[in-house]
Amino acid sequence: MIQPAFPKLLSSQIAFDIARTILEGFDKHYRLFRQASQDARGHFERGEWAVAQAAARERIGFYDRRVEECVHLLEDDYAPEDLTDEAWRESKLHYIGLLTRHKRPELAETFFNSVCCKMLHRRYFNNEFIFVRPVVSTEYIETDEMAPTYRVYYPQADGMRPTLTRIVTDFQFGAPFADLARDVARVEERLAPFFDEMAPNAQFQVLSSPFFRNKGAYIVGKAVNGDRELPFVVPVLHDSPGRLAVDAVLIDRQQVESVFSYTRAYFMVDMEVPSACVQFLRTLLPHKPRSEIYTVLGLQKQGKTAFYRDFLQHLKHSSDRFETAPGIRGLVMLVFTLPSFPYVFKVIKDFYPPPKDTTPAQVKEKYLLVKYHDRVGRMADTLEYSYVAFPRTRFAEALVAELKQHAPSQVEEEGDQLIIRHLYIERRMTPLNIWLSQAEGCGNEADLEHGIVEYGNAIRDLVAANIFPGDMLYKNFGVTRHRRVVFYDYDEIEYVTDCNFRAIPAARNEEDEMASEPWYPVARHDVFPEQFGQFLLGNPNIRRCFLRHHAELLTPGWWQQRKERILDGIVEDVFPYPQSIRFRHSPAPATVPSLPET
Ligand SMILES: Nc1ncnc2c1ncn2[C@@H]1O[C@H](COP(=O)(O)OP(=O)(O)OP(=O)(O)O)[C@@H](O)[C@H]1O
Repeated sequence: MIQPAFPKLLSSQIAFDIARTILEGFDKHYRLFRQASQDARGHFERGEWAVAQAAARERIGFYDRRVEECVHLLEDDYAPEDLTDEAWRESKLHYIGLLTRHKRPELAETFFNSVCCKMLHRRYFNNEFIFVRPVVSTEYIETDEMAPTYRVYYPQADGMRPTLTRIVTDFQFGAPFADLARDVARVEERLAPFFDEMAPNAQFQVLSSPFFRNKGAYIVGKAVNGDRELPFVVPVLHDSPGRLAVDAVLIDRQQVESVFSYTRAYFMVDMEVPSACVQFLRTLLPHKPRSEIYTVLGLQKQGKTAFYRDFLQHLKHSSDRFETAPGIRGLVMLVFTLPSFPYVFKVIKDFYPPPKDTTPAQVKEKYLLVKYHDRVGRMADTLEYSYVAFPRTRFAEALVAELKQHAPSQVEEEGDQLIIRHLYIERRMTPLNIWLSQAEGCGNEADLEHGIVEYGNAIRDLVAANIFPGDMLYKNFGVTRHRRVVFYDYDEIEYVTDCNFRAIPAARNEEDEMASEPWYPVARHDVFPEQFGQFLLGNPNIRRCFLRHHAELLTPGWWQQRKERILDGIVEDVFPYPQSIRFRHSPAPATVPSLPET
């Protein structure tokens, strides 16, 4: 059925020009985005870690800047009366026409939405103007360039070792391997059991671009043998300055998934056809929503769009109600969840009781800091939304009352909708305080110890990334489904390099010793690690565990030393996989016949 508003004739030159301007804006965006992703190769090859970090951070801001630019262009070129509903409707149809042979139509549609929503007040824009659902298909889009999205290799025809060697050498890294023959033999040893009997279709499928992040380049692909598939990730690192080495082979499903986690920085990947890359990755990560795959590739706006579409569909196909998230209520954030959906929704409250000394603008700044920072597997990524309309009937009354009491400026009711002006969405985890008390309640010492070991490791990783969590109470950390401990309360974080880690001065007399408040002056960024135990180690079981694994975190010397390393420009290693699987921790295979020069 043709909708009444559907224009029968496309007659407006303005509509066509708007569509073309928006598409040019998007194409410019993707050109710059891709250039930044391509530059990551050189940073990796030359070991320019600080430059690589800065470039990854800068790329995150590209999208918003291009949208702003495009909006200004349109506002400069057209009077508001030119931009009629009819013009927007026609623009969308012209845009669809312009996208028919485009390599990245889904991203371009999202860009159109961003520009359109920025130009029209939310009360006036209409779902007919934007791409509520994807319109142009991303199925079977092929690359035009030399490199296909993924390459295929046949070990049966070419031999296992030459095939594995070629997989690595095809990446043409501009730095030599310290000992490629040794590395290939190690990879072969890990993958050989999968090919115990080779089926006629035995093959490797490997994405053509390496995935760059921090100090690593990751080779991503899968082995296929008969009807079995084995996803793998092969990290390549600098073994010694200027020399590369394969560091491990990840084939365990959980380990592979963890590399693509929402708690890590986005990858830099050179993609001509991102949807083809996403499609491929989905076969490796069947439990990961498409939205998270787009996001981890640095296409976070597409991730946000895909997430919102999934969310709306989930709402349609569920009937449970939003309720306050389990755990200790936050002083700054009001957190709610939908039990059937694995995310939490966080709204900044309007007022905070002491000792909180912050403002909504400062809280937003801290969340933004985390978005742009390397999250090193220890901070959850958040999606930020404005004006989200929820069906009012799906809210528990107690939650509506709580929202109105603590965040009245954020809530609007419009007909049967409850609109929240600003919120963050992030993955739901089990708050660590709940995890620890459950473990203790059932006498599960292994879980208790796991929680505490992971907690200390999370703090160590955050500190290595120059993040001081501020409030280190267990309630501010969550346990993921892979049992990793992750930090999620950002309103008090500071850079480690801004903090002053101090020892508690010796008391001058008895009165000092008895004083309930510190008798010595404390400046804003002073931190006293010796005091952490008072807040964290009241429980004797936890105390025992903590002291066994992480006692040094209670000493100012440890913190000062970490801070000095950062100030010296040392970029610490971040491994998104266990140390135990690194090749350097396992002996080289017994015999390593030398390989022909490649
Ligand atoms: N990602 C999450 N998964 C599960 N529960 C969460 C998540 N984020 C927050 N919560 C729950 O909401 C509570 C408050 O969240 P959060 O710590 O972010 O708020 P806050 O106001 O910043 O806290 P504080 O008062 O410590 O500053 C947490 O203690 C936890 O119970």
